Amino acid sequence: MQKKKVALLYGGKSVEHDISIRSAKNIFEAASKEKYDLYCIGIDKKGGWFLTEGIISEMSTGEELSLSLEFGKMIFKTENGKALNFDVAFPALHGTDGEDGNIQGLLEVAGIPYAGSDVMGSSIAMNKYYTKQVLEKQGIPVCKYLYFDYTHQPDFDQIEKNLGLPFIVKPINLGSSVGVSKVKSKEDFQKALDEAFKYDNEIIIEEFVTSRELECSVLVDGDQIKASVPGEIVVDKNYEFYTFEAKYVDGNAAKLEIPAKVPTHIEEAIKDLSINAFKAVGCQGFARVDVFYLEDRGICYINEINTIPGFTNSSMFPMMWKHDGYSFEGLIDTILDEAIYRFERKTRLKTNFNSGLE
Ligand SMILES: Nc1ncnc2c1ncn2[C@@H]1O[C@H](COP(=O)(O)OP(=O)(O)OP(=O)(O)O)[C@@H](O)[C@H]1O
Ligand SMILES: C[C@@H](N)C(=O)O
Ligand SMILES: [Mg+2]
Ligand SMILES: [Mg+2]
Repeated sequence: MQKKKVALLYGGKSVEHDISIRSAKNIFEAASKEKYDLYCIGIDKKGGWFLTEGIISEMSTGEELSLSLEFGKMIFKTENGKALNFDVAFPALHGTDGEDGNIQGLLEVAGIPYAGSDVMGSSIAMNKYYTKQVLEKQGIPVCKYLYFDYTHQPDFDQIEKNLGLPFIVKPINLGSSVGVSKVKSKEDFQKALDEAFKYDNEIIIEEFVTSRELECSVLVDGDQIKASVPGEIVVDKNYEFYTFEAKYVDGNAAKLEIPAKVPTHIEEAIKDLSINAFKAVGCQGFARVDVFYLEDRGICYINEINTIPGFTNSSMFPMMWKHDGYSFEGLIDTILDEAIYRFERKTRLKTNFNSGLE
C-alpha cells in the first residue's frame, strides 16, 4: 500500500507553542513509518511556516513555506517553488490559531483532510464561555460563571456575592492553565485580572469548584463515538490547582491515576457526559473532556473540552486510550483514518445547484 503523506503541524503563534512541540515529538515518534511519510511543518512564534527535519524548536532553520492560490486551489510551496501535496494533516497545535478553528479553516479551503474538530467545534470548544452556554442548553452541568470583556471592570464584591470565594479567573480562549488564577481575597483580584487580560480581551470568572479533577477522552473510531476510562489528576497540596507549573515543570506535582478510582455508576456517568458534551459542541475526531467530580454530592460538572489535547509525556489522552487498548500508533491511525473518511463523506456532497436563474 502506498504511504500516506501526512503534514504534521506543530509550534504555532500561541502561548502553548512549547507544549505543542512536546506533543508533536511524541506523535512523530509513535506514528507508523511504514504507513506514513511525515512532513513536519513548524509554525514559529511569529507565525512563519517551515518544513523541518523532524520536530525541532528552531523552526526557522527549516525551509520556509509559502501558501499560494493557483487556479482556485490553495497550495503549499517550498522556497524553490516545489508544490507539496498532502493526503491528510495532523494539527498537533494547541490554543490560538491551532485549536480555535483558524488552521482548520485554512485546511478546509486548501482541501486537505485534517485530524480533529472542524471550524465550528474547534472555535466553540476553545471559547470557555460559549462552551458553557452550549452545554447548559443541553442540560449538561457546569459550574457558575460570569463573562467580562475588556470594556468592563469587574466588581469584586459583585463577583463574591454571585460566586462566593475563592473564585477562578481565566482568559476565555487559552489552554495549559496560562493566565489562570485563583482569587482568595480582594488583594489577589487585580493581579488575576491583569494576568488574564494579558492574553485575551475576554475573560471568564468561575466559582471555585472543590472537587476531584478527572479527565475523559473521546475518540471517533469509524462510525462509533467512544469514551475512554476516566483518569484522575491528584495535584500536590503545594499547588492551589493544576497550574502550568504542576502540569509541565514540576514532575512531582501531580499523580495521574488511570483508571480513576470512582464508583462504576460515576464512571459511566462521566463517559456519557463526555460524549454528550463532545456532540453538543459539534466536535469531531477526538477530544479530551475535563471534569469536576463533586464526590459529596455525587455529581459531575464539565469544566472544558480540549479539541487538540496534549500528547506530552504528562498528558492523559494517550495514556487513557492505552489503558483501553489503543497503542499510541493505533491511536494515530484511528485519528487519521477518521479524518480521511470524514473528508470523503463531505466531498460527496453537492456544491453546485442548478437554480435555473439567469
Ligand atoms: N472552576 C474551577 N474550580 C476549581 N478549579 C478550577 C476551575 N477551573 C479551572 N480550575 C483549575 O484550573 C486548571 C486549568 O483550568 P482549565 O482546564 O479550564 O484551563 P486550560 O488552560 O484550558 O487548561 P488545559 O487546556 O491545559 O486543560 C484546571 O485543571 C483546574 O485545576
Ligand atoms: C495542551 C493542553 N491545552 C491540554 O489540554 O492538554
Ligand atoms: Mg483547555
Ligand atoms: Mg483543562
